[in-house]
Amino acid sequence: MALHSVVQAVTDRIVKRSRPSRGAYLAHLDAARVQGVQRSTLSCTNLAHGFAAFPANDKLKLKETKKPSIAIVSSYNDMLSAHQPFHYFPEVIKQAVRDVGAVAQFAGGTPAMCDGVTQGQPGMELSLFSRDTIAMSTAIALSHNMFDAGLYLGVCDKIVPGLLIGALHFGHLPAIFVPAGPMTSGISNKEKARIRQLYAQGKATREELLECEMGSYHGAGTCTFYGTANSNQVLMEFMGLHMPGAAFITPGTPLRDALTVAASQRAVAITQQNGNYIPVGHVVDEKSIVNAVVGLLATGGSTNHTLHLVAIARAAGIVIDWDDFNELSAVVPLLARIYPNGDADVNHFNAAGGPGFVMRELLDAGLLHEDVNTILGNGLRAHCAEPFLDDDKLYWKDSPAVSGDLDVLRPASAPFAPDGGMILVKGNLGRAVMKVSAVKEQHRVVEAPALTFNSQEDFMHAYQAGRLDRDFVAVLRFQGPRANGMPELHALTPALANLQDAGRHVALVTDGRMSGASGKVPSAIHVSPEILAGGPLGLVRDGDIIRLDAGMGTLQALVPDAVWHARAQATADMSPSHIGMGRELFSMFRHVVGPAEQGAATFPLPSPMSTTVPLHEGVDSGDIMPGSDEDFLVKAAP
Ligand SMILES: O=C(O)[C@H](O)[C@@H](O)[C@H](O)[C@H](O)COP(=O)(O)O
Ligand code: SF4
Repeated sequence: MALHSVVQAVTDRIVKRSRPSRGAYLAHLDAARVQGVQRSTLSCTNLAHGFAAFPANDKLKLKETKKPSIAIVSSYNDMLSAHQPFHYFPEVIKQAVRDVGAVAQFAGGTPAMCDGVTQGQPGMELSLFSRDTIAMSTAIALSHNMFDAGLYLGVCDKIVPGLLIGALHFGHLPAIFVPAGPMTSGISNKEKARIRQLYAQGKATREELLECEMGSYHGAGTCTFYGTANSNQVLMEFMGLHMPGAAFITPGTPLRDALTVAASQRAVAITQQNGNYIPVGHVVDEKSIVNAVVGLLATGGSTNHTLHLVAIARAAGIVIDWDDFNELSAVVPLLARIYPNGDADVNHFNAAGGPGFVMRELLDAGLLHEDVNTILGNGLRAHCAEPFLDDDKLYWKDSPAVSGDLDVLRPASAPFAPDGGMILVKGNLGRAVMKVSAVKEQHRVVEAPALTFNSQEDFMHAYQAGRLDRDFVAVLRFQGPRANGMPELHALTPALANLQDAGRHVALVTDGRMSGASGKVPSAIHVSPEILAGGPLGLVRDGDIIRLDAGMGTLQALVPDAVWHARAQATADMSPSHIGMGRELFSMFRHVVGPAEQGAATFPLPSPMSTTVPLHEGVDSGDIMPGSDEDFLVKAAP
């Protein structure tokens, strides 16, 4: 099937828009490459330090500067159930790499934040910035320049994006992502949400709630809803950065370990020393980024990727924006219903056919680029496969021809919906993202009076005081990256869902974020420009009529222009969000962070050494900080 014209047109537009920065990126990539092993550029002293503590046989290989050295960058900790299994992976990897004549070195660890532990807590105001902190930690690990490829151990929300942003700044090195897999299914996500809503209504005790939560989050592995972590896994499959079908294999199983061994030995095989050199900077290109967006849309993935995918693309010199997502969403069908877009979890999704099934359906429908570089070579179709273990022999079979459960996974010929359900909404309040795949049809247009809040605590106090039993649009502002680190506001979901279930017409409009696990309440999020960048959310007053219309793609305050433009910006004291829980340490992030639509990135687009590069066509970057709102406002003007 020929490539869909919209997929082609969006790709062409991205290639054109990215040409200067992508050209600069590839030039930097080539400049970083050396003939032979990277460590050959180090002095004897550097080298001796680099393998002083290694066992003799490894040390000998490293001293000879012939065999490749593979970096292990791991985000292991005990706080994330999804990352806890990584504790034993480095030893498995080192032995697997030794078995094929090379050496693996634990190059460095990165932080990893669990958004479930910090949801609704002050720590959540560090979460988004932890992504670029992870990228910086990855760079610190790789900056030893001892390595010829990298294995990246991570799963969750900010961690895979951070690892990939870091890896792309060493784009001359091949990269393979090594997941740990989902926990086995416990109490369903739907039942968990029901008990939470009862608790919010005072109809369930704290003990009952805790028992339910522990029944849902009960063991090692990734939480089983389709949030940002599991969206990351699908994107790694669609970008060809996983061994095929590695995403959703249960931790601690023989098949899991076999896939880790296979990834480790594949990393050795694709180093330039072994003649099949596949640097990650050539795997992540405009086509693979478009494929990732298509995979996200077709599976109803997390809205957080309208930030993280933009930042990942930026790291590779590729500029994408929410118009790209919006236009692709209009033609990409929804093929999976995984909570919060349905009742199933990722284990059920994988059993029904998983990412490989979706990928094959979309390729056959002409909605994905087949001709892309992946860790297996060239061509995405090789990743439409599922792994199996026969005794200790790992092999792959093509993904199933038909879905194992049509309530969870559909063919492109009979989708759940003709579009991917993540849209751009815009108007006199700015540009925002809205995920509609989890919002019922009757809730996709809300027109109601605004109620403004400057914190999620203010909102919850109003809810608990019974002041919200009415139709309203909650305008929750001062939640942008410059304000307080753009926290997820997912903790408001039970209250908003209760009001919606009680028949109230409610919606949320915010310059903050929601969780990938958020869903049923219509929300226009990531509103850009944020209020602290002069965004129009600051002009909203209680009682203004706000209309959020998913069908028309509009987000509008129905206020006469003369009144609207005569208003002063609202102000708020942000200092409580800048003190405590380590937030003081992230002051520099709040000052340099770019706008949401440019990925809320704290790093510049690649640019040629000598000149600055327009961040958007027709906008002279001049002395503007990369990603600053001034240039963005030119883009955002309705
Ligand atoms: O973007 C995401 O997917 C969320 O950040 C997710 O990682 C987070 O853990 C949620 O808070 C989980 O949902 P609950 O908070 O409902 O358990
Ligand atoms: S999915 Fe979210 S809650 Fe679960 S381990 Fe990852 S970050 Fe924590």
